[in-house]
Amino acid sequence: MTTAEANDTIIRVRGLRTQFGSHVVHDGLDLDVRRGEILGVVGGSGTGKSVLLRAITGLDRPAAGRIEAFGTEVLDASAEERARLDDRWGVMFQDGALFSSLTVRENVEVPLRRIPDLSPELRRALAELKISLVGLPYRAGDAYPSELSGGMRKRAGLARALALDPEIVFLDEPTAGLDPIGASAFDALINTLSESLGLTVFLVTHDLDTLYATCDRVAVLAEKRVLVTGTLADMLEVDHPWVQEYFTGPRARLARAADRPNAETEAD
Ligand SMILES: Nc1ncnc2c1ncn2[C@@H]1O[C@H](COP(=O)(O)OP(=O)(O)OP(=O)(O)O)[C@@H](O)[C@H]1O
Repeated sequence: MTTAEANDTIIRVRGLRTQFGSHVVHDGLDLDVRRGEILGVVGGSGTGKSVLLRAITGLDRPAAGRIEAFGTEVLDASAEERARLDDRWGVMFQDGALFSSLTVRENVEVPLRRIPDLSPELRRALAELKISLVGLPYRAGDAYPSELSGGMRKRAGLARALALDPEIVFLDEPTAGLDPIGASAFDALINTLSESLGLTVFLVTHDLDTLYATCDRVAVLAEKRVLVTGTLADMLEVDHPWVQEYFTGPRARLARAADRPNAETEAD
């Protein structure tokens, strides 16, 4: 990534406040997402990672703050601007959030229906292309979500998120519930899509292996805001109890060693 690209902020969140009744989840939260990066969003349970994803994509309305995406103020966007934004991002929820009464191909066709004058044949062909892009077998298009494994459902959710060739995808816990082999295959898929399509990825995860395998930067949510952003190496220097425990604990050491097999011996 060149410096110019690295500075190309496509999403800018400032002073975000979200709350449910008297429960304040975010207060004064700032975050930048840069074009082409894979940004890992981490934080303890309940720190508001999913709520942040939903606020940025306009699914939840925050109490205060500004969210700018591709130069558009998300919170003030007209219906037309919102529709244009929806074409530029895709969202994959934890369980894939597929329509259970539709086949995988029909699920992927749902966002494609927004394209005017697209013939049913072309819509079907485009959906099949996305299904193969995420590494699902051709026949998976005819299957209903309940007939698929958890990993396949996640891939189907990703295919639907990619239907309109978005510039950014928001992934909520994409490897949660997958076995280690399925999870690392999903990590590889994220990397491939990022490299081959230049896709920006906003990745909510608890999975340290995924962070080390995929992320350019991480943003840590704590104390109702983004406490710190930086590379994984930067996180080792952060003097905060949760960050220290998370990034230097035994699981993090294993994930780091798996990502750079010689790192532990180099350090010795
Ligand atoms: N619709 C809602 N109504 C009321 N409270 C909510 C709602 N959605 C989220 N919350 C609360 O907001 C807080 C943040 O939730 P969120 O799901 O974003 O956390 P998270 O960081 O993604 O957690 P986890 O890592 O466990 O998935 C939690 O305390 C949750 O109970």
